[in-house]
Amino acid sequence: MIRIENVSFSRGSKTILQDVSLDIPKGGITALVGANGAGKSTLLSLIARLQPLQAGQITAGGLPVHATPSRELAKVIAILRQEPLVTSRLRVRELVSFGRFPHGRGKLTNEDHALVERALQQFDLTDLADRFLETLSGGQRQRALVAMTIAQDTEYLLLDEPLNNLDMYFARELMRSLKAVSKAHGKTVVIVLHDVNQAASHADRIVAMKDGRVVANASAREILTPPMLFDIFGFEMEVETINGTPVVLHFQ
Ligand SMILES: Nc1ncnc2c1ncn2[C@@H]1O[C@H](COP(=O)(O)OP(=O)(O)OP(=O)(O)O)[C@@H](O)[C@H]1O
Repeated sequence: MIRIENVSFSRGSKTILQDVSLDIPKGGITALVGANGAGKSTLLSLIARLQPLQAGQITAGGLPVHATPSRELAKVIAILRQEPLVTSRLRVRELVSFGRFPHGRGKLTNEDHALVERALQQFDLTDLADRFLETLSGGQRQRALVAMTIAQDTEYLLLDEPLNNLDMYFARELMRSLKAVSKAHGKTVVIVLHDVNQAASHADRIVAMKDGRVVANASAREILTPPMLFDIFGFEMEVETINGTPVVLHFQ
């Protein structure tokens, strides 16, 4: 479980997170949703200790993340940021291998190589494995980054808008792969999604944020209702239910 207790965060005079307390249960997929600037990425980056905690406490599986050495933390939590800086003069297989570095200090074992190949296969990257990142399309590069994160084989997987740039097929495949990985290995996936319908179809629970606070934490059926959506996003949407799953209509 990830336990977030009374976390506040500000930059200068601007409050970005206000007294956030949230338990994310072990296993399954938790989707973080909310308008631009709601604080989703900031919360994710604090869980992965990419920035110092200013107030409150965060633990992952009982481990206090802000007091755990980076190398140890990297074996427990993997994060894919929204716009990671990676050099383009890197081949896909090299990038995915980076996911194994926290485990072997750069020296890859046979098991590491096998995990890299599995991640390449899982994201349909085998044919692209020897290509430089700069020669890939945006979606192919995004898949390589997700594969690197999965190859880290951590108990907690944090993904910030990983569906960016993915076409419908690969967006669905990624969500299905995350579900499969979570189910087969008991991994806990926390994923920032802008498409609430992806959240409804694939997430086990949804956490909605607004203005630096958590405003809802429940199942898709409870959160994806017109009044709740209005409260979270500030405009009216219709919701239909298809095969038991809410589908949000937000185009008109
Ligand atoms: N480095 C920074 N310097 C100043 N303000 C920042 C910085 N990073 C984030 N913020 C501000 O913090 C607030 C929350 O940003 P954050 O990226 O966490 O939101 P978000 O919910 O992930 O948004 P989005 O959906 O647009 O990615 C925003 O108002 C943003 O402008």
